[in-house]
Amino acid sequence: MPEDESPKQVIMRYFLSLLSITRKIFGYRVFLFGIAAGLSNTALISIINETIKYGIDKKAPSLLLFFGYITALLLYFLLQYFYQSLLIKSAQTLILQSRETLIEKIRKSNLRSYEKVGSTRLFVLLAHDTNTIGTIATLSSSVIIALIVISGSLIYLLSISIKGFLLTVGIISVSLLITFSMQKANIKRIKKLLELETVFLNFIRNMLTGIKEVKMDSKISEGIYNTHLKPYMNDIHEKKTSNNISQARFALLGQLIFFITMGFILFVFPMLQISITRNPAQFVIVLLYILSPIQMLIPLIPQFSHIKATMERMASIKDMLEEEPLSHTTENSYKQFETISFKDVIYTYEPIADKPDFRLGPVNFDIQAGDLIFILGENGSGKSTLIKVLTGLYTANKGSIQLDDDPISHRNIQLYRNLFGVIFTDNHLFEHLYGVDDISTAHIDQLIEKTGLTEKVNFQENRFNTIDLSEGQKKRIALINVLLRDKPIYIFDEWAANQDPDFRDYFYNVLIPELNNQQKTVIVITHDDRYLHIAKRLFKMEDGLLEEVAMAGIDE
Ligand SMILES: Nc1ncnc2c1ncn2[C@@H]1O[C@H](COP(=O)(O)OP(=O)(O)OP(=O)(O)O)[C@@H](O)[C@H]1O
Repeated sequence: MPEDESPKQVIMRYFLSLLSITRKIFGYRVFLFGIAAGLSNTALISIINETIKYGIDKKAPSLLLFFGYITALLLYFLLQYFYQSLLIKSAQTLILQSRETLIEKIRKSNLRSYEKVGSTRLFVLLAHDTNTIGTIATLSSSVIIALIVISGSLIYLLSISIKGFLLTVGIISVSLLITFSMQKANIKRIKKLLELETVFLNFIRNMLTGIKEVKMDSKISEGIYNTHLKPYMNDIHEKKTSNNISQARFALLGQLIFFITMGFILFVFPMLQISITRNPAQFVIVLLYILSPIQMLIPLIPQFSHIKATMERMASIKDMLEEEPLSHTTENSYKQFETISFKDVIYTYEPIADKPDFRLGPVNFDIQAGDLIFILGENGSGKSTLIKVLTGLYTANKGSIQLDDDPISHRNIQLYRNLFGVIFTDNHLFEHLYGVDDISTAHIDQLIEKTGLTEKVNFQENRFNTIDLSEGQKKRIALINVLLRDKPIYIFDEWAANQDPDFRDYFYNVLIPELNNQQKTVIVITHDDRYLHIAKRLFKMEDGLLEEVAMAGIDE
């Protein structure tokens, strides 16, 4: 926002940006309807005012005025109805579109940029802020009608009294100037408030996710409440209260200026024998008529600031999400491969405070189709990071990954990803089996039996009847899910860690070799060195460096 703008320029900029947002969202039709509805409203006030003169002269009003009144009334309500319907439809479309583009952006964003933005912020944007943006419809509707009624009434006023007209324009300008001059600070305040609410919601989410720990230990419960929830709640409460009070002040200010003016017209000017108009009663009626759109307009300005702040915030969060092409189809995906090669691949996380940053690599290795690879390594040595880089979820900062002759870049990353069936350590289980066509019930039943879940689950209507299972059982459902997708490469990140000894044996001694015999490439990350003999190749991860270990000497 330019620092050296005059108040007039600020008003113009606000007005133009409101018009431009309204036009972009609703098209020109909305202005035509708005203008027509506003003009019929102005026609009403002129007719009422003309009719009052008849009342003063104790005469019956003319038939022309009566029919004019009926026509203007009908027109006003019909146009208002169409105008409101148009805006309601457009507002809902706007909410839908904002959600669609945001969801598309999230689906297209690379994982690291998503992690940096954080899921709470995106959740708030999708669930709450899109609705705030949708309120632009009611706002524009009211602003356009208010502006037209004010302009129409001013024109009418000009025909009654030039001095009165100038006085009223003066009052309106002063009210608007004061209101607009406060908006720059208001937008800043609203943005801070929105961010504060996101931090607060993050703490709420933390508390709800960790509800077992919170309930187990009253010190944790009190700690999270006293250190974070309560201070943030109080801070938001105070800031919101003062913000809303300042908005109420705007509304009162408009009224105050008007009533002061009326006081001058009704009392001060006559006492001082200053004449503004020959007919003060008519002037006061028009002034009262202008009062209601002004009362409506002034509090709308901070609301517009709220929408503007929300839109700017949404745009800046969207900018933080780095896009990569999203493939809606797996048709062009790589179906098979011979070699995946890592050449001097380095990946670093952004430094956290004063801690030395973790660096993966440089990693140089080749994966051949049909490999059965085990990767060992201490906690924090970089195994999961390697998997995220290998599967294209994280983009290497340096070096290259090549699939046969194709270097992997953002252009083909999604197609490359489709090669992998991965179960991460923090795997998420969806209730439905998304994206698996032509599911053979017999095949699923066979997998349910293989994973020892026959007594627990059955598969119907494209979903498992329940996922309320133990952690180990959930991992088995995840295994079924990933096997159904028939991928050329499978990665299991500490999959067997929470399996009972019998099933762990079965996983390593039967399932993994079976998969590998079907020409699948299998990569297993494990801390369990009892099954290393299953591997055809063994790697060790240490401080971000990957080293192949000779298989000789590894006994059953
Ligand atoms: N989101 C993150 N932001 C910053 N640094 C991270 C992040 N995730 C991991 N790291 C860093 O990367 C290092 C390697 O983590 P990674 O999860 O790859 O280890 P790991 O070998 O899979 O460990 P574990 O056996 O405990 O699962 C960690 O020591 C940590 O310093």
